[in-house]
Formats: sequence, C-alpha cells, structure tokens
Amino acid sequence: MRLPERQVAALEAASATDAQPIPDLAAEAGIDEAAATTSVFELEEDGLVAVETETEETVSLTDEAREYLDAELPEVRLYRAAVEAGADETPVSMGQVIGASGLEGPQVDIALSNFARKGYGEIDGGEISADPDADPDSDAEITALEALDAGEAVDDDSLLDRLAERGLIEREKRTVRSVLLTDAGVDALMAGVEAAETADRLTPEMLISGEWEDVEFTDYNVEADATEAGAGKVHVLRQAAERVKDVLVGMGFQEMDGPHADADFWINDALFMPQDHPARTHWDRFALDVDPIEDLPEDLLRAVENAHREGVGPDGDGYHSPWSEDFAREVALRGHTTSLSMRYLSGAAEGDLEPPQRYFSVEKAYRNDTIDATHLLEFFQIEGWVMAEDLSVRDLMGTFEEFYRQFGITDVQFKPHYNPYTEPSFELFGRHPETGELIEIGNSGIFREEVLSPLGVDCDVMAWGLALERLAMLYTGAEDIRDLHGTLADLEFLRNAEVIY
Ligand SMILES: N[C@@H](Cc1ccccc1)C(=O)O
Repeated sequence: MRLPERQVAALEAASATDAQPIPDLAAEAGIDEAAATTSVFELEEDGLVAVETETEETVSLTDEAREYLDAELPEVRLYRAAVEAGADETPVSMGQVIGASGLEGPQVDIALSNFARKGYGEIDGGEISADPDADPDSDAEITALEALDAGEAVDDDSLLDRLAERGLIEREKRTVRSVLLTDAGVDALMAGVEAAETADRLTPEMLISGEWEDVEFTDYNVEADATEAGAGKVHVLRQAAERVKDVLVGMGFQEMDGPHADADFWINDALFMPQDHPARTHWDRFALDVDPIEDLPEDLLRAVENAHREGVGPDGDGYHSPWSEDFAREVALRGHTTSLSMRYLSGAAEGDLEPPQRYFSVEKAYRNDTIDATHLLEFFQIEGWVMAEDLSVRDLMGTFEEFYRQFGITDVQFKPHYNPYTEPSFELFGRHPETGELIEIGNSGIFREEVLSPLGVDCDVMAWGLALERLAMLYTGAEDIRDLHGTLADLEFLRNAEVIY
C-alpha cells in the first residue's frame, strides 16, 4: 500500500493496544501536531486507525491559591487566632480575633465567609466562637490544593467547583483525541506500506518543470483541529460605545463633541458648582499648568458669576462664598462631560437652540479617584440631555428604562441624590449579573434655574451622566472594571466578550 509520507509515519507510530493522544503520536512520528492530526483523520477515513475523543480537564492554581499554600487559608488563620483567644470555650469579640489573626483587607471577608461554611465555628452578634472539634490540619480545600500543586488528580467534583468559585483554581476543558490501530491498520503494516511523496501546495517551480503533472497532492481535511488565530477585534468598550451611540441616535439624539481639557468655567461654574466644592480641589481634579482660557462669553461669565453671588430669581440666594474669575478661567481635564452640555445649552457650541432638543456624547472624563474594582482615573461617560417645555421625573425615568432595556437591563433602580446643578437628582443602580450586587451606573436630574437662567434657557432640561464601563460590566458580567481597560486588562476576557444587541 502506498500512502503519503506523513500518513506512513503516523501509522507506524500508532499502536494496536495503547491508545495514544495525537500530540504523543506526533512526537513519536517526528511530524508536527497539525500534520499528525490531518494524517490521523485521513487514516481513520481509510479504516486504518480508530480515533477516540475524550474531554480532559486541566486544573491550574491561581496566584491566590499559591499564597494560601505558603501562608494558610484565611479561615484557618481566623480559626487558629480564635482558638488562641479561647473562643473554643466562650465567644470572643470578633475585632479582637481578627486583630490577632493578622488578616487584612479583603482577606477578612474571605475568612469570615468561609469560616462558618466550613464549620470552624460561628459568628453571632459581633462575637466569634470556635468549634473545638474542627480540624484545620485536614482542611479539604487546602489538601486538594496541595494535591493539585503536586500534580496529583483530585476527583471530588463539588470540591473542585467550590475552589473554582473561590477563585483558587481555574478549570479548563480540552478535547483529547487518541489513536489506536485497527485490524485493517495492523494488516496494512504487516503487508508493508510505502511512502508516496506528496506535495501540500503547488509551487511555481512545479509549474515550470512540469512536475505538477505527476505529483500527488495531499487532501485537505477541513475538519482537522487548527491552531486558534487571535484575530484583531474592536475593543469591547469601543463596541459598547458604538452601540450606545446607535441606541441614542435611534432615540432621536444628536452627538455633542468638545475639549477634554477645558476651562473650569464650563466644567464647574456654569453648573452652579461652588468654587470651594470638594470636587474642585486638587484632590479630585487634574489641573493643567497652562495659560488660562481667555475666550469665555462675557455675558455668560457675568450671569454665572451673578448666580453664584446673588442666586437666581426673587427668592434666590447665592453661595456667600468667594468666586474668582481667574479660577473660572483655569484649565483642567474635565471631571465629567457635563461641560459639553453647558457649551451646547449656552449656545456657545452651535448657536441658540429652540426646544425640543436631545443631545448626547460618549466621551472620556477624568477623575483623581482611588483605583478599585469599579473606579479608574479615566472613564467614558454617556452624557445626555433633553430640552422641552414640560419635563418631569417620569420622563427622566422612562428615558432610562427605554435606554437600558436595549442592553437587556430591565431592573434599573433610582435613588434620590444631590447635585449642586440638578433638583431633583437621582442616582441609578443596576444589579450585577454575577455578584448580585447593586452597582451605581449613573447620575441624573433636572437642571436648576441657577444653571438654566444664566445659560438663557427658559424651558425644562433633564440631564444625566452614565458610566459606559459600568454598563459594560452589567452586560458582559465583568466583575472588575480593570479587566476592561488599563494595564491590568484581561486579554482572554477581551477576546471573548460579546456585546449584546
Ligand atoms: N455630572 C454628573 C452627571 C450628571 C449630568 C447631568 C445632570 C445630572 C448629573 C456626574 O458626573 O456624575
């Protein structure tokens, strides 16, 4: 029998008694894995080998698990500290035990949530008691982690599930194909197989020499496993931003655009934010050491100053706090994109606007926040406003319900809130699909007279700033904003995340 060279190599490497995984067979045959896979499928088609398919699970330890292998599980540390403090006899104050355990930050929560679950004791009314019969030295979870670390298998599926849920292991399923010679394969080998030279592609040389007429071409196997190609794709946040724009345009909104670095006047003063507001100090604000902005509309500047000093309307009252034009002209990275709304509402961007109007932007804002699972130093805000003769809170809520519904989010919650520029104001919350926690997804309200009157707007304006990253977290299930962008972004997540339409 004549077979292509690499099929002969694969056939000769296969055994009639021990099923061999394709990678092993490839190594033995001295051919690469893709060629081995193709050959094996071809041999299977000819009935010379049988292919068995199994799914195999690989389990790997996370960095957190490695920490615990070095320094014990947090709940075990809590148990030992509790016993040390006598909590196996009478309950001891939790603060004392946690202090003695040396547990810090998130480890405290981890310890508390696993302590009672594992029967190490109980926590009740701020006191902790330890079960004297519990045996932390034979903790099933750490024993399993040790076994996995030593390369041994752990068969207890529910235990593995729990470890995966705690983020201590990662389980990955792969398909393993193993190859066994069939009787026909054995017969063929006994009768002798010869290698026929095959070509896997047509070359210019073959065409020139005429060799193409005699050469035997390898068959294509379109079912063979192939190496996964990580193609480039649009970043999940960019996809989300585009989707949000589509939805808002579909709802009749027009897009705003404007500077990332702007006068404090547009970022804060026009919004009736007092100049001594904490958000306007260096703690929160990225000030830029550049020349102040000269070209602010003079009339508007005076009207805004007046609103700050005297208030608006017969019962109005100003802030009775200092107001300086120099500060208004200083430049900072915008802490919200509401600066754009001010530019448009004032007429500075596109001239005076007559109601009804709807505008939005999906643009970056910058805040000197502490970075954590829900905060970055820069983020995308979905800014928007509607200008009309008569608007109420129902219009505001209805708009959000319609907007979020497009992303499959139907349980937005509203909480009363305070903004210096809106009254009433509402914060929006959505439930995270994985953690079940309510997370803040936006802030909104109806602009006050003190904002609208200086701008020269004499109808109602409802407005909002929603966080694009938080919206993306809700519908992708990402639990940490840092997985989405920034230096710690999770590439695997970004490759696989889908935007829901
Ligand atoms: N600027 C607000 C959002 C907002 C805009 C307009 C009106 C009300 C609220 C924020 O960043 O949180």
